[in-house]
Amino acid sequence: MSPSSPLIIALDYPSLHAALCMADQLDPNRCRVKVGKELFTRSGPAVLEALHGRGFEVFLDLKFHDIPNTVAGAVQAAAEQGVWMVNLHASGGRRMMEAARERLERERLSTYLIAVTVLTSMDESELGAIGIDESPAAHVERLARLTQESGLHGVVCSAREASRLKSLCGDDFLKVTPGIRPASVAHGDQRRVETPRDAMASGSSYLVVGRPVTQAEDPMAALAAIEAELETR
Ligand SMILES: O=c1ccn([C@@H]2O[C@H](COP(=O)(O)O)[C@@H](O)[C@H]2O)c(=O)[nH]1
Repeated sequence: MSPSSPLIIALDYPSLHAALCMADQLDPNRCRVKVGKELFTRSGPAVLEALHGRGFEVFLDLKFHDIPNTVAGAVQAAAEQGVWMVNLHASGGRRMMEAARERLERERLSTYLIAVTVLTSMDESELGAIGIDESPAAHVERLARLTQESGLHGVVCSAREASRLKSLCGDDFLKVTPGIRPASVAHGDQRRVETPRDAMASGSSYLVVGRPVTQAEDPMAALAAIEAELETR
């Protein structure tokens, strides 16, 4: 059964062993997990098998960005391994997104396919430095529209943009939001952050939480505090 919780815990660990030690403390009925570039590059598909075997729904966060044919093949490979969600970069463009979506349809694969808009670690000045002369909010909006027109299920954005995207793209269009920081937790490299409560109030569909739990002195206590914050919404 799918968990009703919006929490997705980012298993950003340098080994399969470390990731599974964390996963073994989590309850697959109470959260989903995310496998990113570091863990997948080290452990490969074995980590997906191990997490699926433990009953978790897995978001494979590899943020594909390549020519349409290559991305379509990568998305198919991910979906055939049974992941719940997979993503690519919206900046790869409409043809790339459509090719990936069409491949999943052709193969009758029901994995959620979403697109990263503007990384939550980026602010306006960093966008400007790569030649994008609009605010993160405006650029997220532009890429979310393109993603929706390409037929994907939703986007990765910051919770700061979720409310606007909710009115622009509707409730069913997924807003998956990393950059979640409880009030007392360091922001680190993240720039566009929100607290768990504010992120949900803004219309996020799912909250991606990594270091506030995984790097906490007591990860299970940190997770319980986030769950409690969400319950008192
Ligand atoms: O825009 C994005 C896209 C993906 N991420 C990923 O989410 C987690 C966040 O981890 P924290 O430790 O809670 O900062 C991490 O795996 C990123 O690769 C993101 O942060 N922003």
